[in-house]
Amino acid sequence: MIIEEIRIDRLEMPLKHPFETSFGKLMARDFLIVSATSGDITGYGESTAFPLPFYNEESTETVLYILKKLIIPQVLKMENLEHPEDLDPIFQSVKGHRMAKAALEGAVWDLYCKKKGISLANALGGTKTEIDVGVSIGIEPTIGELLDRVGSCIDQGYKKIKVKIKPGFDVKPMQAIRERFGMDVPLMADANSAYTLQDIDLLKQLDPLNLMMIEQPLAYDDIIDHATLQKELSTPICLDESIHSVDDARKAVEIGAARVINIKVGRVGGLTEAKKIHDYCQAMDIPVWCGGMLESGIGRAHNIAITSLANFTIPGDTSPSDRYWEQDITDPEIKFHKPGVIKVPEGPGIGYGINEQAFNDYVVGTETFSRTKTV
Ligand SMILES: O=C(O)CCC(=O)C1=CC=C[C@@H](O)[C@@H]1C(=O)O
Ligand SMILES: [Mg+2]
Repeated sequence: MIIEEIRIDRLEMPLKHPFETSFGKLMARDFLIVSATSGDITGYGESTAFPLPFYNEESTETVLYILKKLIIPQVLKMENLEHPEDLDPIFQSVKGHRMAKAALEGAVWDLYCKKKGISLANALGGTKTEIDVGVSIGIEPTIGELLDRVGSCIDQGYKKIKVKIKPGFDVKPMQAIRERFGMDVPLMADANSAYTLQDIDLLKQLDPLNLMMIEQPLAYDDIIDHATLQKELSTPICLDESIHSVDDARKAVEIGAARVINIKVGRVGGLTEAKKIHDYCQAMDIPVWCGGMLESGIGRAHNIAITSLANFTIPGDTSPSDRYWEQDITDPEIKFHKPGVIKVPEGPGIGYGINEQAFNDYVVGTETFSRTKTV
């Protein structure tokens, strides 16, 4: 196929409930949707970068820059694109900037699948027809408010409860959840890199709480210290920020830095690399799950598709639309089909249409690039 046009829309979607992590508080999502058109078919991808580089090095502006200056001009020169993997030489020509690559790659995967009339889940080798869903709860102002949210999420049927922690809001809130809801609730903590090896004694206090895992306790770019920490903890360590590729996953597993891996499609540069990490972990008996970046329905649909692969055995942060938005941009919105479970769509591509009206309401800027001209 030949891609004739690529469009970047910048959207601002207010979150229903502010989301606080150890690196800051988000009131709205400011992000990019990339669409790629060939003939009368359009595929959609989403950039998961945040407006500022607080989670990783990328930001909405760096994604825009890399797409506009380096990636889109090369893609629009391609004579033929048989498969999304054909983008690899272009991606190899740019170091890093994985969220930029993933946004474009996601649009091309969707377009490719729609042209073939197959679902994205199928194209990736997914075998599940439905996926179990977890929830990620931000840092709440008080332990009481946190307990209320955890209770409501348990009532809604979420299959995993993830709670953000930071220094000063860690052992006590996690203990309080166990005291209120018991030891059997599938519970984990995510630290978003807020600790160092100086905190080993504090982190050890989480061990008696029977957590499924602790996610990214140490630096966003570290693997080595996590291996040191894992030797001291009985709670499994899950890596998020530190894993950018299948090679990173291999190194982390080889040195014992992670017993679980959170795969985020954007962070690892797209669905192709996400699948490689899944396949490697499956061979090594390391369970994986799909992380979220507060995506709109479009990014969420990509996450659902990759989660249909067999080794995504732990529920992901793939909550339905109404957890985040008054109105999502997909039609239909993403919903539970029974509590804590989302059906993997069978329609072509991502399997969700676009709610044009909602989409346009959130758009704050659009740029279009075509093979012959740049508008
Ligand atoms: O519901 C979701 O999309 C998951 C939200 C979530 O946990 C995260 C979103 C964005 C950045 C991080 O704080 C984070 C994570 O680290 O997993
Ligand atoms: Mg995380």
